[in-house]
Amino acid sequence: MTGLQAARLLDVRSLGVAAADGTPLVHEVSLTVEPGERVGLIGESGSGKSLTSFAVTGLLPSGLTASGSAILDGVEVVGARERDLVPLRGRTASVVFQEPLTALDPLMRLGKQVAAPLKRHLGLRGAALRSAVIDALAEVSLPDPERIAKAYPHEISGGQRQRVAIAAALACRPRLLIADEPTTALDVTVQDEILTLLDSLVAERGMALLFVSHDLAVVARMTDRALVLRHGRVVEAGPVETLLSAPTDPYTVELVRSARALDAALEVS
Ligand SMILES: Nc1ncnc2c1ncn2[C@@H]1O[C@H](COP(=O)(O)OP(=O)(O)OP(=O)(O)O)[C@@H](O)[C@H]1O
Repeated sequence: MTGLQAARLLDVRSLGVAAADGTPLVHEVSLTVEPGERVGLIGESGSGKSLTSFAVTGLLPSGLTASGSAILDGVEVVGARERDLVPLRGRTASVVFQEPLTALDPLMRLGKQVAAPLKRHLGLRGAALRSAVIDALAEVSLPDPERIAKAYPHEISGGQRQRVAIAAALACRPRLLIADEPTTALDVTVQDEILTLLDSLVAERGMALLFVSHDLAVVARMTDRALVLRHGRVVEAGPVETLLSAPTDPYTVELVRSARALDAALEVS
């Protein structure tokens, strides 16, 4: 392995994902994320964004198979045994999903859910665990963390639930955050607050970010470099500024055109 590869937090080469019947869903995706770097994955619904982000953390739904290579902090994820991936999740890389209820157990108090990774990875117990949970909830700017810790998911708002899911994902200070459409299920004002929160947490902690979204404006706000996926393939990649100012692939051209049209419509209204 060269020095450059060793320094990479995530190094994905020719990643493929196939359905149970062999139908290819993701083809030949290659991407890298360096420590502290922010990379976007953009594409329309069904383009393979989620499957790519699941495959690089070994979280593909059962029945789907990955091929190629995805090296996360030096560990080959494709073909890895589950027990070799458990220590990486939450510590090296954490995922925040579109719908916080996917990540949260509806029947468990929120404090317990934030506590789980702190117990598992950092071995915290008792008073140290309780104060780490409250700190984790306070860091995502939740009002009254003591109350939230005792509440169940249905007792707080959707935006607050996403903050708790972010708190749980970041509790063990992972080096890479994978955010898969983290604000798509939220209304626009809450969406903006969550993006601001993610932006500042990523900056403060010097975390790397792989940000997955169908929304070009959001990807442009959150990342410096992006890959455009279509039908499971990368059709274009580069600095976000270049994608916006001089897109070359017809699909990217269309994405930029519709994002600008929306912008213009908003300015008029
Ligand atoms: N478990 C599965 N079995 C078979 N096909 C699947 C499975 N999960 C996803 N797919 C298919 O794989 C393709 C890529 O799906 P993926 O969820 O990665 O898209 P996406 O870009 O994340 O879309 P969205 O933004 O709607 O989540 C789609 O055509 C989808 O129908």
